[in-house]
Amino acid sequence: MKVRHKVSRNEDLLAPEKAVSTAASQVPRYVRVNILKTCVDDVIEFFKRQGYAYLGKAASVEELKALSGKKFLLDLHLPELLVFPSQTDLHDNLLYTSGHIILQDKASCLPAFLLGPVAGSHVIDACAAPGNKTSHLAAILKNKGQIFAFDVDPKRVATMNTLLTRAGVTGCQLVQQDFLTVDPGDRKYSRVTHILLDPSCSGSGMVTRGPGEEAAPSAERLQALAGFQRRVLSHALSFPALQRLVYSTCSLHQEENEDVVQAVLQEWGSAFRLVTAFPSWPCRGLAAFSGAESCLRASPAETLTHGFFVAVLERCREGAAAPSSLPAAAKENPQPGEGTEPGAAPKKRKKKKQRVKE
Ligand SMILES: C[S@@+](CC[C@H](N)C(=O)[O-])C[C@H]1O[C@@H](n2cnc3c(N)ncnc32)[C@H](O)[C@@H]1O
Repeated sequence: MKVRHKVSRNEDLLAPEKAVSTAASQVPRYVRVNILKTCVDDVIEFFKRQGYAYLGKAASVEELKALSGKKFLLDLHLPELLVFPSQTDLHDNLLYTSGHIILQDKASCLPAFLLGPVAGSHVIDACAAPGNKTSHLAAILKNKGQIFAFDVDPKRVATMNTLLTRAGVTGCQLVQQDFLTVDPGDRKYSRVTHILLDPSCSGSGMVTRGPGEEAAPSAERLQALAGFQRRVLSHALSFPALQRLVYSTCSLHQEENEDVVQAVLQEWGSAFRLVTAFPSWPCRGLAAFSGAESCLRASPAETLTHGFFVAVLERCREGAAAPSSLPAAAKENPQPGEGTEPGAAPKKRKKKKQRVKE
């Protein structure tokens, strides 16, 4: 139950489930191809052999919305994401049970994609279980480098172990520990340049496919969550070699999102700054403070995903040029047909186009 509801404590289960809204029923089934085990082309061929019709790369969110029957598309924003109609159930599919594909909402794929560490990097996933984002990070790192993954909940850590093994993840040290007690001064973490922080939240952005009652979390609960989120974000920023951090929640509440980011940035003065996450993404942070539009939001109605929030922070360097919104991995390994930024229009090249193989 706790894994399904993304909470670590029994009392968090008291939060009511969300109702099935019209928008929710339109959220497609997203399938992330696990490039540690296979490649996009092979997965497409597999589904074609299973009787699905492949319609190519989507050009708009409208195309995703119009999907029906046994048809599927390549997502327009994320390179290794396939999109099936909402009702498609792939839990018994061989590719899923063997870890070749991961059933992961599109919005939930954004944090690792936007963190984008290059292969060989040392990365922390601070609140990691059940591990979908960790396995995505491992795929981006091509299993080269080191991931330190923490979660405080023993049962969720056990589930995560199974998931990571099934996904073929190596080079990941999974530790059951409160991240707030992890010592940033420990030499073990002296090369950690990237941190993914996806802490416990109200989960108010999650859309369920079953019936339920929609109700807002109480003001006290929101305050408690926001307090924890501020503490854990500030702790993450204290790792000495940190260059880039992605903070994400599946909450719709400003208190857990823009307000947390604003408070912690203020606390850290000029040491860190927000960079524009995925400039071509249509849905931006709420105008809670100047620059909040650098953050991104996702929602069933606007982006056909669960409700989500992502902020990308980078360490400021004196005299450095303006920060890049492009994750380092995407710079090194641009996807075929992609421009210089995720989701941006491809650049025109004078010379022969060079395809970069993943
Ligand atoms: C939103 S879930 C993470 C989902 C995960 N990133 C994924 O994509 O599969 C939040 C996680 O934070 C964990 N957590 C809560 N407090 C924590 C703490 N102080 N230290 C480490 N993990 C914590 C919870 O047990 C829960 O598994």
